Amino acid sequence: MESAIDTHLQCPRTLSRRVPDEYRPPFPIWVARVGRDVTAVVMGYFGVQYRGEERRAEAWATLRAITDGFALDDGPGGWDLTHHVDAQGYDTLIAAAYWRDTATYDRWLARPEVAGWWDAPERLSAGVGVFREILAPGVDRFETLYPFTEGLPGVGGVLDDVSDQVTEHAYWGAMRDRIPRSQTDRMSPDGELRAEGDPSGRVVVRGHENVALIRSGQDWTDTPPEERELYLGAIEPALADAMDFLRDRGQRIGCYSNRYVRNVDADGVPLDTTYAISYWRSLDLLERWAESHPSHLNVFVAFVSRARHVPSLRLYHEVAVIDAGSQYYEYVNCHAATGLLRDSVEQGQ
Ligand code: HEM
Repeated sequence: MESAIDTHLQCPRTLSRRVPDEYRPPFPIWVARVGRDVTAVVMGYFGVQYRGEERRAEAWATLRAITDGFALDDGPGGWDLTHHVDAQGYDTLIAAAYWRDTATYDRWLARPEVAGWWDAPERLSAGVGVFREILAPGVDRFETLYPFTEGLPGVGGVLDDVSDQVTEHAYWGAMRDRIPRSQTDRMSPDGELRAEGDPSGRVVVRGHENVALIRSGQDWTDTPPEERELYLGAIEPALADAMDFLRDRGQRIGCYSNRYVRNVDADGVPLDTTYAISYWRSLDLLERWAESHPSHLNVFVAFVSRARHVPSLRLYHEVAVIDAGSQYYEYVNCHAATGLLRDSVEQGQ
């Protein structure tokens, strides 16, 4: 057993953990490990937004143009495709892509094929919207959690190794305790989301200090029929309610955007994996929701009371708290409530 905080990221604490040093968790959890040469990773959500079946082919062609770009030199180390319908009824396709380090991402982004595609005037005249939400948390600013050690999804898929079993889990506050920076910093928010540009065309949103992002995933691919029935019949409905709550009423508790997405294959066929992509004003507000709001507690209880009966269900998450300068959000031709646009104020206001 070891700390979720890798040895090279440990430092003298000015803030204490929520549990005593002797604490031992009741079941095993692992975290992803990143090489000592890495200072920051990149998480990129590349989206296509469309309304109506008649736009579906154009939307998929647009998504393919984005993923073709991933195949260029310095492209992401891993990516997955998702679909969901947003609160305004727009279909959204997202390619979630991960780079192990920022230098590789920067080289990729600077390629004329990539930069030129995003900047092209055709993006503005298209029948679909596109967006990119790019976060580059330092290695001291994110954590992961997996009850398994093989085939890590999300950011874990591009990192270097898996830990031994870790101590910081199975208590409220454990997620914060796994983030190296929590040793010395509460990571409080400062500032506002600021939008610049033409609201009916291309808008860039600048993040504020310490925006929090969680990707929380569910994978029932390898569940036998009785486990699948239990997950889809008794646990997933509670999750869907929690996701609707955050999407539709999360704003007043600090949730900027919540998408409950389902993975699809390259032909758009749904896979048996889903995840939440959820942005928050702060880590505190995310923690408060997880720890005390009935919508998450219902999911939590629905799962914990049946955990023994769903051993093949794979749940995981990754949480990042990002400084203002390491976030970039751009929306082209998208509706005004897309992603972080909804809660941003116009520059100059
Ligand atoms: C089927 C879906 C879900 C289940 C069964 C579930 C269950 C759990 C469980 C058992 C924990 C404690 C893990 C540990 O420390 O060992 C946890 C923590 C947490 N969950 Fe969920 N959860 C689900 C979905 C979500 C979603 C979609 C979000 C956010 C959008 C979320 C946010 C959190 C957060 C932030 C924590 C960490 C709390 C802390 O350590 O302080 N969960 N959840």
